[in-house]
Amino acid sequence: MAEMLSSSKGLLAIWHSWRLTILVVLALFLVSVRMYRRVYLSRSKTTASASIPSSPRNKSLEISSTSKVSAGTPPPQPTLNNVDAARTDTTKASSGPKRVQGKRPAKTVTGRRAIIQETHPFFIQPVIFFASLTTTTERYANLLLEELRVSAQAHASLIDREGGLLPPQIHDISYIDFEDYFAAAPKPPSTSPGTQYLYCILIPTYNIDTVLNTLLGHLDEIHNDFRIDTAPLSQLAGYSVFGFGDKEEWPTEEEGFCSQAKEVDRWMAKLTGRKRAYPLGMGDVKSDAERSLKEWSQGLQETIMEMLETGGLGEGVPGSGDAVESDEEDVEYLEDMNDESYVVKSKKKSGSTMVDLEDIRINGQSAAPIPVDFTTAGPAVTTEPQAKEMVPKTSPTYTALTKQGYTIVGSHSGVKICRWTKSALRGRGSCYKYSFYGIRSHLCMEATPSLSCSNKCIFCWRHGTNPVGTTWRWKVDSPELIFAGVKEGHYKKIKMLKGVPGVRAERFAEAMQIRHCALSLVGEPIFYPHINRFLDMLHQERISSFLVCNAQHPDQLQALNRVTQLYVSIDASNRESLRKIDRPLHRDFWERFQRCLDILREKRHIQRTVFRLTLVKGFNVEDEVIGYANLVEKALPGLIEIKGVTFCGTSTSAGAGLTMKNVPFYEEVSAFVVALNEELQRRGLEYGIAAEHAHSCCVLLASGRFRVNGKWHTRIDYDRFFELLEKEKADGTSFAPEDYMRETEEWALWGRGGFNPDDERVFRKGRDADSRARKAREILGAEMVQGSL
Ligand SMILES: Cc1cc2nc3c(=O)[nH]c(=O)nc-3n(C[C@H](O)[C@H](O)[C@H](O)COP(=O)(O)O)c2cc1C
Ligand code: SF4
Repeated sequence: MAEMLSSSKGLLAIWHSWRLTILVVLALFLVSVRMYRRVYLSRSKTTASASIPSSPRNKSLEISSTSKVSAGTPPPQPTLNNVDAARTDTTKASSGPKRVQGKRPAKTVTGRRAIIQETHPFFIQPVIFFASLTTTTERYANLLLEELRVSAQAHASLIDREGGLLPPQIHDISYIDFEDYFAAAPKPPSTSPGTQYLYCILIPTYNIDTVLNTLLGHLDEIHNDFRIDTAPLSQLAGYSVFGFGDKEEWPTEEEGFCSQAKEVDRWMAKLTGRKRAYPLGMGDVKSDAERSLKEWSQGLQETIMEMLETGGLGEGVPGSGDAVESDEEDVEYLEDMNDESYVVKSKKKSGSTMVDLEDIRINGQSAAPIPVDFTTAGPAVTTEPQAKEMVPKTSPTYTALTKQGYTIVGSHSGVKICRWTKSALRGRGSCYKYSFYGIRSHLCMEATPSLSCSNKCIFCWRHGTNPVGTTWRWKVDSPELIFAGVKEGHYKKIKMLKGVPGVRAERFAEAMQIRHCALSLVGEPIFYPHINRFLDMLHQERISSFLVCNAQHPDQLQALNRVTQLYVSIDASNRESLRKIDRPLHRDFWERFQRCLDILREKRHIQRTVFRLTLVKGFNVEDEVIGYANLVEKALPGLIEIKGVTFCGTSTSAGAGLTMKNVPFYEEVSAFVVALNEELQRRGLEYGIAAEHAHSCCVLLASGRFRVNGKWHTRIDYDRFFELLEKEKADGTSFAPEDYMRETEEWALWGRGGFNPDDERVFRKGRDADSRARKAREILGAEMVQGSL
């Protein structure tokens, strides 16, 4: 006890003699901790702003830091009765990223919310956020506020029953506490627990330090704060961003147009757990800002209505702001590629869902249609009484096809989004049909009214899942059912892409009106007994038709009505080669093939006829130039598309001995095209190399009929086509392919690479189409750039 007393006396004595020093050291320690935090935080802010490129024209406008905060007027008070008063009274200026005080939310919240939403009326509360230094964005934000207010009024009848759209709130980003809105989703009012918030974020871009940098820094910090959920805004109903920029100074996105809107969109995707309700919209303040905003706002309102109907954002390909993910998506889509190139899809290592119809056994019998010789059938195929469905919903084929992304319509038709449609939606380029014919891929639907085919081509990536047969022996669905079904399936798939990073609002809106239909997805479209009625329906809605057939059904080809462009696949130049490659089910396949060429020749003055060649090294390239020239001489097609096979590798292709070695390089395809062109010219046939799309290893030879005043005219005037078609229907005036051709774009001509300069180039490793085209030119020399007859 005495010992303790003396030691506490000792401590007291030390305190008395050293207390000043101790206090000074403690104060110094606290100051240095605070300074360290400041430096650390400002660094994280700089990271966010560092990505903003400066004006390419080097014209920097100085704006004083005081104007940054003074420009924004305090926001109008929210109109809604259920607004949390503490949140809307946001008159304090945000000075910088806030310290996050919250804890990682308990996982059970989502579940509890879900139950609340099921049991309470679902209200969507739009919240408009804007930042504005020179008031442009503020003005547009108020326009949006008014539009949403009117929309909420129009749907007021729903309120109090099943829920509905609430009048919007608006906040100036300069005057809110970020923590209130961007660290966690606002809590719904206790009187209306089913309310979910939809953030509509309108922001300009400034390449100088503004409140936007602070916002970006805050979003970054929230996302990376280990104490809180990486997606703390996942309780929002969704979000969408619209950016304002100046195209005169920042002409392209690479040069910084709307770069901060893009960044906010990316962060919001992460923070909300990919709840992009509508694609990022962008407007140029000097030209189209108002129109673009209107389009974006209309799209957003449609989404809101759908959300109210379905109770959420619905099925979708989730978007995320992660650039890495975007690239991964590309790879995934590449594997999933289903454009007309013949791709053999990788067989999954285990548990493959690829099912060959021939391998399916029902009651011990093969389910594959037995090949039947079919030589005389006319267009009106009669179905057997009580015929079976081609692809019943319960069949493994149905499962396999739907797993691959097909939407099966009725019992024998299908539709699928091709990877180019997605690429065009993201402004990353359309397929070669844009370069050659002016088809913008996001306006194109790829469909087939017959999933069945009469060939089993070794390089057809679809083989293994689609049924085969030589005659139509299945139940026939009406063209009305198929047309409505494929459109519905297509639009549904497009809508699922709205959350994908990089999808452009204006292209997304355009895509909701199909303009072209590629009847080339899988199977044989002219196999379908009512193909002509189906085509009529497309044309009535001014949807152009690109029909590809396999040259095995001459009677159906003969009976086929007018299409916008008629293709025949030419997979080999002689009987033996064709047998090996196409593995046709018809015994008289070569005779059928020849008859189809004769029919094509007859049709050439009425239709745009196309040969489609798919080159497979080691199979149908070497020593076949003369043979192909013979076929061209026989059918005199208007156009010849020559494309290298695309490799994916399946058991079917492997079984046929196909490997990567069989995929020709672009320069090899080009060399083949040059050789074929020379051979055609040697024979006095008027053909020339017109255009190329190096990106998809594809070159176009065209007949001199499509060359006017020394210029290629391989594009299509679609409006003119429909005018002529309507006139023909009305008074029988026939027309020719030359009547609806248009000049080929400069950048698509042979020797120019074929990539639309308005689109953004995204190069994957080793896939630089430009360098491939360059290399081809080096090897082939000057004749490639001539592009003449
Ligand atoms: C100093 C300054 C820097 C800008 N930087 C960019 C930019 O990097 N990218 C862009 O697209 N627009 C840029 N702009 C254009 C603005 O985003 C555009 O004028 C916008 O409408 C301004 O909106 P506000 O009036 O609401 O502030 C800049 C404008 C100024 C004055
Ligand atoms: S034509 Fe249409 S379906 Fe075919 S690849 Fe191009 S965009 Fe896709």
